Amino acid sequence: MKAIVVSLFREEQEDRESLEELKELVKAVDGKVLGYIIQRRREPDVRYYVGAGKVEEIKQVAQGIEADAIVFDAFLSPSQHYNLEKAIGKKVYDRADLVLEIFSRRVRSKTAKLQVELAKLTHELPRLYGKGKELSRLGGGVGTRGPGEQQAEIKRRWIKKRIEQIKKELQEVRKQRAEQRKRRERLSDRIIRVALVGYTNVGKSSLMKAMTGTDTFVADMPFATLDTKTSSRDLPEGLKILITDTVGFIRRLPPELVESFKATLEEVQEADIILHVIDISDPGWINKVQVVKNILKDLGCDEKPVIYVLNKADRLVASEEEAFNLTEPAFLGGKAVVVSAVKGWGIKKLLEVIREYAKELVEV
Ligand SMILES: Nc1nc2c(ncn2[C@@H]2O[C@H](COP(=O)(O)OP(=O)(O)OP(=O)(O)O)[C@@H](O)[C@H]2O)c(=O)[nH]1
Ligand SMILES: [Mg+2]
Repeated sequence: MKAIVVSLFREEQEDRESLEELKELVKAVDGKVLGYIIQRRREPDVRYYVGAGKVEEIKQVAQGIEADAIVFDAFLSPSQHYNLEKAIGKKVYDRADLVLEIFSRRVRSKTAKLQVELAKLTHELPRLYGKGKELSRLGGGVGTRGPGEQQAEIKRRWIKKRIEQIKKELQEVRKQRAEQRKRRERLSDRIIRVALVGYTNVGKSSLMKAMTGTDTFVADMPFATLDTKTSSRDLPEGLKILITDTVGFIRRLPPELVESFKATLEEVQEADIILHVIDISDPGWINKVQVVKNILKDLGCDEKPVIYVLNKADRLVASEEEAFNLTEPAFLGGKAVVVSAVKGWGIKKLLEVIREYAKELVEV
């Protein structure tokens, strides 16, 4: 994919970060970003997302530099997607397409595969409506349903059926997981469930490794982890914590993906304590914290005890002592611990804080 990236700028900083991130997403599907086009505009255009004049400019530039794809930093409505492809004459993708493509390339477990397939189909279905009509106009007569529409109808029916089938299978998985969790609960009430959540690439899996010694896949790219993984760690006084590593969050996450990842996110919903991992070496970390907080709220998890884990301190200071001297941002509204998952700094302190929380939970 040789892509031009297109973005609407409203709140400058946030949009700029989002655009940079989109470039990473293009790279993650082995694409190349040839350039980007920005339009400053308050409200997206209903038909084309950007203004009609901008569409013409995109078309010219795409032809000039021989791009074969246009990637929009947005969720396009099915009709916007359709109108843009027609007007520009090149493949058009939105943020959801990219995220879904990355997910479908990387997932391994059967459940995650089903979840991604579901998200993809849900995303594709409404786009088929516009396409069917267009194909019919080319082939069919007035007032009749043309061959294009019939074809699209067959495909739509197939997709709907498949969606139902996957939903049933996932329902089954959720039931099984719920039973597993109940069994664990019965084992002992001194087991505390901790979920690692945070923006993608902040170091959740690295932290899991540092805390439990489990070998997990760590990589400097978005969405390295796509399957949840749980490991345990014993704490003093017979306390045991179960730590679950989860899929990273991202701003403007496709809604159908949140929906289809419910089974993994249930691990977060079932957690006693949430470790919200933050990359403090990232200048844009505050916005990312807000994104994660919003998703947690959507999941109904905003009332749970949260420990903020300020990771990658080794990128800011040279030693563990200095790391502890970093002021913890009070506005986060919870306990914060500065760590470096790679250097092992602050891990003891973090476990100590978890133990304090856990003791309170067990005693109640
Ligand atoms: N310098 C430094 N790098 C770190 C630290 N923790 C993680 N990293 C690096 O950050 C990158 C992402 O780490 P992961 O542990 O895969 O992050 P993640 O949050 O699990 O990412 P996803 O699963 O993709 O959402 C890797 O290149 C890690 O080596 C840290 O404490 N210091
Ligand atoms: Mg990970």
